[in-house]
Amino acid sequence: MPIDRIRIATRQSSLALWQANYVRDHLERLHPGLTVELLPLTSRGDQLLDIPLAKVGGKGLFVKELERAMLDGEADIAVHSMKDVPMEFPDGLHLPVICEREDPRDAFVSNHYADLDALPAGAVVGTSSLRRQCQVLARRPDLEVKFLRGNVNTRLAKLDRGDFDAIVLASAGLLRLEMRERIRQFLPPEILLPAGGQGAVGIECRRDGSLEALLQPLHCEATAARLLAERAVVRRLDGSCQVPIGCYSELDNGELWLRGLVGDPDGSTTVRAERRGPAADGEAMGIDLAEELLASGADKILASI
Ligand SMILES: NCc1[nH]cc(CCC(=O)O)c1CC(=O)O
Repeated sequence: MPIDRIRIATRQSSLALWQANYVRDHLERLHPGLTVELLPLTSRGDQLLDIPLAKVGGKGLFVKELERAMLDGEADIAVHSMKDVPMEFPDGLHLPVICEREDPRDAFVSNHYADLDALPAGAVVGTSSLRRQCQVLARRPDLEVKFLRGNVNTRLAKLDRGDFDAIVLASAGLLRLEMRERIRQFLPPEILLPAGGQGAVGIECRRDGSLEALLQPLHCEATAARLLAERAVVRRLDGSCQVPIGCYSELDNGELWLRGLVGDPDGSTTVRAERRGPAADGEAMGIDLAEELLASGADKILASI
C-alpha cells in the first residue's frame, strides 16, 4: 500500500518545530496527496533545563523519546539537529537523509559589543558548551564564562535581562528563527571551531524502503560527505557533548578540508590537527585525524574530563 501519511516526531522548542515544519513543507510540496503531521513530544533533555547536559545523560536525551515514538509506531520519522544525534541507532532505525546545511559557524551575540575581541577584560560570556568555553577562553583568557542553557529564546532572554555581556550559540538556530539581526559576529572556524554536524538537520526513520524513497529528495550529498568525516572524528574520540571537541570540514571541488580540536575547558591547552583529501576518503581521514589528536595530548585532556 502506498504511503499517504507521514507523522514526524518532534521536540517542542521553536527550533525543533521549525526544522520539523521545514521537512513537512518539503515533503508535501514534493509529493502531492501526501499528508504530513507533526507529533510534538517532550524529551528529558528539555525538561531538565537547569542541569548541565553532561550531568543528565548527554545529548542523546533529546533523541531517545523521538526514537521511542517511532519504535512504538506512533511516528514514522524524526527530524534532528545532527550535532545532537548519537553515533549509534537502535535496531530497526537509521538515518538515511541529511538535508542541506545551514551556516555551521557559531554566533557572537551581544547588546553592547561588536565582536569577541571588543569585550572588555572581565566581561561575562554565556554558554554551557565546553567546546565554546574552551575556545573563547583560549582566545580571551581574561573573560569569564558562565553557565547558560535553554532553548534559543530562553538564552536570548537571559542575555537581554543583563545576565551576560555576550552569549555564543549556533548561528543556524538564529538564522532559522529569523533572528539574523541578533548576530554581531559570525565566529570564524579559526577562532571557534564548530561542533561536528552543527547546522545540519537529519531525518531518522524505520528501515523501510518506500518511506526512504519519499524522503530521498531531501538528501544533500555534499553535506552528508562533510558530516561523515566530522562524525568519524567525534566517534573515534568517543565524544559526547560533555567534551570540548570541535570538528569542521569544508568541501571544495571534491576536496575535503577537515579540522579538529580538543581543548581543556579552561582554554589553557588546545590540541589541533587537520587533513586534506578526496571527499570519498572522509571517514578514514576523520579517524586518522582523531588518532593524531589523541597522540598529541587529547587523550590526557579527555581522560581528565
Ligand atoms: N545543543 C542544542 C542545539 N542543537 C542544535 C542547535 C543549533 C542548530 C544546529 O546546529 O543545527 C542547538 C543550539 C545551539 O547550539 O546554539
